[in-house]
Amino acid sequence: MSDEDQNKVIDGRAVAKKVEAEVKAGVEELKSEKGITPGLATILVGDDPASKMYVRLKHKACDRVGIYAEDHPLPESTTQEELLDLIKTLNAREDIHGILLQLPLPGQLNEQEAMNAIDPAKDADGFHPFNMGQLLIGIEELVPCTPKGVIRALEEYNIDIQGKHAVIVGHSNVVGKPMAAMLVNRNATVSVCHVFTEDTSKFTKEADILVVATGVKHLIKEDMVKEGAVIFDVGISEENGKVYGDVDFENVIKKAALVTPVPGGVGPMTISILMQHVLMAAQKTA
Ligand SMILES: Nc1nc(=O)c2c([nH]1)NC[C@@H]1CN(c3ccc(C(=O)N[C@@H](CCC(=O)O)C(=O)O)cc3)C=[N+]21
Repeated sequence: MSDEDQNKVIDGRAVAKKVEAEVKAGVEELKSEKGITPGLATILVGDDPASKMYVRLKHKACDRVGIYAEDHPLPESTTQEELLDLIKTLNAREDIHGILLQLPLPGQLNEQEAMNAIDPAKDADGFHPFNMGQLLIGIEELVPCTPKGVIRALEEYNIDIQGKHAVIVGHSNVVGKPMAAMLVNRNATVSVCHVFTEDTSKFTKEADILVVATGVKHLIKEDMVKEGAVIFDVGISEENGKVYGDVDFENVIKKAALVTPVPGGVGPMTISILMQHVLMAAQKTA
């Protein structure tokens, strides 16, 4: 990569570091002034290696910022009732302010029903329908962490959102839809593309801000982006032990103003926002 292109890399680890420093200060203040240590409980059902790694990354982040963390590993064969029982127990715990149910869940379990059972005030992921509804009407408290991290990065890099054409590729509940809501809340003109979009490149070529979350390796090529676009690559796919994003980074960066790498982009930002949410949830109980 040329030196000039190097300056276009959005440093997700640096953004995360800044967020974590703020959280750490907030945690210390809450401890000293109210005697409250924020606590996160993670639930991991089964032993998918990727999920295990993500949960481990979250626990490490808790350690860095001074949040108490405990993991609740459940066997692959867990029933819905057992999962709901654990969630109820954690909802009632005063020392647990955030609950994270690692997704995806094994097939026999109902994800939506499980997420609905989490106390919305402890919903560190922001996936509960109450929090999703709040987001849609412009009240952003506990909101999905990945899109919130994208918003934070736009702020850190002083990128205006209002009036810009933001294009999102992918319409998932965890990224695409909440990302659209956050950008609309900030007065962007938003297009959401997905597998049924007839000509996705027609939209991506017009994007001032492009967020891609499909899990399709190198879906976005240089000829699909606008000169000077700001691009967030939310995709992760693995091939022969190497991780790839949804953006053909090496080539796309030549045209972009800014682009996130994979790894070192959106992933660390997501985790830092999760830390922020656990702190926020704990502060609300004070
Ligand atoms: N309830 C729930 N909440 C989640 O937030 C959630 C989830 N389920 N299921 C899976 C996805 C995935 N996810 C990642 C977070 C951080 C990195 C991350 O930090 N990755 C490093 C790379 C780590 C490595 O590969 O060594 C990076 O991009 O630099 C990646 C992926 C959270 N997720």
